[in-house]
Amino acid sequence: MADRYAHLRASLGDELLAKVQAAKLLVVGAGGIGCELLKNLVLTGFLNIHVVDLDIIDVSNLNRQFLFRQEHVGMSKSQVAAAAVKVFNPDATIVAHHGNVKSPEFGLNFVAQFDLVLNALDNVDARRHVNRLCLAKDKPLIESGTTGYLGQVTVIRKGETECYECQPKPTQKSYPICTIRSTPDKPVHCVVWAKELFRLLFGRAEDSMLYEDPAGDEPSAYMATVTARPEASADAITAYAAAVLVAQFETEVAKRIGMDVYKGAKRLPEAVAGGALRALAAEYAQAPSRVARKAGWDRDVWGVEESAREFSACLHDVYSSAALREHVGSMEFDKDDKIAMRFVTAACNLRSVVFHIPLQSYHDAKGIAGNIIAAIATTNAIIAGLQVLEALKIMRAAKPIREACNYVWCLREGTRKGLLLQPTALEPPSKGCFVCGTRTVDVHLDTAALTFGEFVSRVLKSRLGVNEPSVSVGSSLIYEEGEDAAQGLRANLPKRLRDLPGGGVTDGTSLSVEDFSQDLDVTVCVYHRVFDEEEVPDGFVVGGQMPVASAAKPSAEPPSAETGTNGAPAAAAAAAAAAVPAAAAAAAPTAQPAKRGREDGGSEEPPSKRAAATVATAVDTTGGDDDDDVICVGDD
Ligand SMILES: Nc1ncnc2c1ncn2[C@@H]1O[C@H](COP(=O)(O)OP(=O)(O)OP(=O)(O)O)[C@@H](O)[C@H]1O
Ligand SMILES: [Zn+2]
Repeated sequence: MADRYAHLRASLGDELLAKVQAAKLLVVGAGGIGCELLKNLVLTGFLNIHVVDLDIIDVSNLNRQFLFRQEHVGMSKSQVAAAAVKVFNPDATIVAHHGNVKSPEFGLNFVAQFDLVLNALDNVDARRHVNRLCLAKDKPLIESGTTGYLGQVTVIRKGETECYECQPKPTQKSYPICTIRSTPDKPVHCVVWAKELFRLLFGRAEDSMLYEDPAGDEPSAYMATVTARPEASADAITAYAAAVLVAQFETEVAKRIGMDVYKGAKRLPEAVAGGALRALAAEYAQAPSRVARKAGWDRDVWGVEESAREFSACLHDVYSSAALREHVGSMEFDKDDKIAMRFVTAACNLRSVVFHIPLQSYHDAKGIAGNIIAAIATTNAIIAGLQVLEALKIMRAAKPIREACNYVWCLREGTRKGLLLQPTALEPPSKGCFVCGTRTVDVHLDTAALTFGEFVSRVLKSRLGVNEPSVSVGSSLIYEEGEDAAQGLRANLPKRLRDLPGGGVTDGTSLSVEDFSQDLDVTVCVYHRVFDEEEVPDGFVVGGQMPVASAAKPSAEPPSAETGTNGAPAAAAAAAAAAVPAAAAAAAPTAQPAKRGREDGGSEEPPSKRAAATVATAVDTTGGDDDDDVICVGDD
């Protein structure tokens, strides 16, 4: 029988081929890059591969995720991809896992069995998590990403190279809450608002920026209406849809006009008449809705009438389906979920009508909501190819990884020398990195305003990427998540930071944050600061990312004597604030060449390592448009 591996033996040599065939690999993500990568790995002789992906195949994936066909729509990506590449080499064992790589079954013990991990992901959150797993288990990680024509591949190894988090990621563009809630003037503000309304109605309502404490000082005009869950009957759902529409687009608007919120505005918002909304709510048509019945429907722009009908139709779709109903209260917005996106388009356009802002088609609203830059199949293919080249260098193991491997850029139009691929040396770990270095991070925030729940979800989870935090102050455990977690500690979540047990978290308090699922152990030093909402819409600043000094108002609060301080906190915070302009100046030049590189397609010299780092961190297969990022406060 002919040697199936003759060509590989000829190109790799016996020794390397044997290592390749013996290696056990984990691929995370079976999307645009992942499909290319799995095909490349199998054709390069790798025989033992596990692949994890949480998603099912959507029709929109078919143009570039070439392992998938029309008949696979709705099926698990990892399972279909595994079966498809197995055909390329029947000797290969490809194990598919349909699930979120952040779930406990893919934790430290799972990762420990592999020789090498390759990421083919599309979001920072999952990348950070895999980075931490690989650091904890000392596994080499080949990280990748593309945005349109740009892409990069890098190799991460504990103690040898920078980890994924050594360079701070640029924070996504934020909008002040007051702009979103009261004074929108751009379509993006209305899309963000509509996503928050989606969260209020279908997700964790308390996490929505439209959530108003029902027990608060000012009784909310809409909370009781929107959080009432209708019965499954069509009439009950229509009545609910009508009530929500009227509450949001008539009553609430009129209330704010009455409160003089728009004094001085060039043009007052105009409430939509409640009678019309009620009538339109009854004219809904369930899925496939009337708008989705004709070709090109997603490019149509729905006015008030179509939007109100669609709004009602989405509520009917959710509440009349037993399967969807049970997820109300925990749904997450997903731009690829048609009901979610129809709802957001409809709500965005009704909001836009109220504020005289141009309306959006479903297609355009989806572009804004998902920060979409069209994925380019060729870039994915190039990047997946580069990942395999780095994998071979690691397999060869002739040199330490930092010397053997590269950080490789795929540029749009090449450098002055005409290079489209630009390798640069891997950097050593950053000493200041809170994940692989100091394990300490400073957070500046208003301890009197922020609740502990907001701190856990927005600071620890969203910003610092902690998966299952356990939080202690001094020797007292104040919160934990995960298996066997003490549920009683959840009572601390609604409390303001400074009202927490043990003297509260005040200026200079050190919190010990552990995450067993990531083997992470970090000291979070909290400094009390009151920020101007316009300048720091998130309401908090992490580490060296302090904004210009003017944003930080000196603390009115003395360091707490009761809670553990980590030495002269007020002085330290003042020093941090004073150091800000230098930090900001240092950061700025790195952003500029990177942006030019993206727009002008490499009319610059190849990016310097630091400039390049800025591109890298922004790169994401569903990455954001520089000028139109829509992520706002509290958005994941
Ligand atoms: N936490 C995660 N666990 C497992 N798989 C993940 C996780 N996060 C993202 N993925 C997968 O990573 C892949 C990334 O591929 P890609 O960027 O091509 O995404 P996509 O969703 O297929 O495309 P698009 O977003 O452009 O529609 C997706 O298949 C996605 O399901
Ligand atoms: Zn690091």
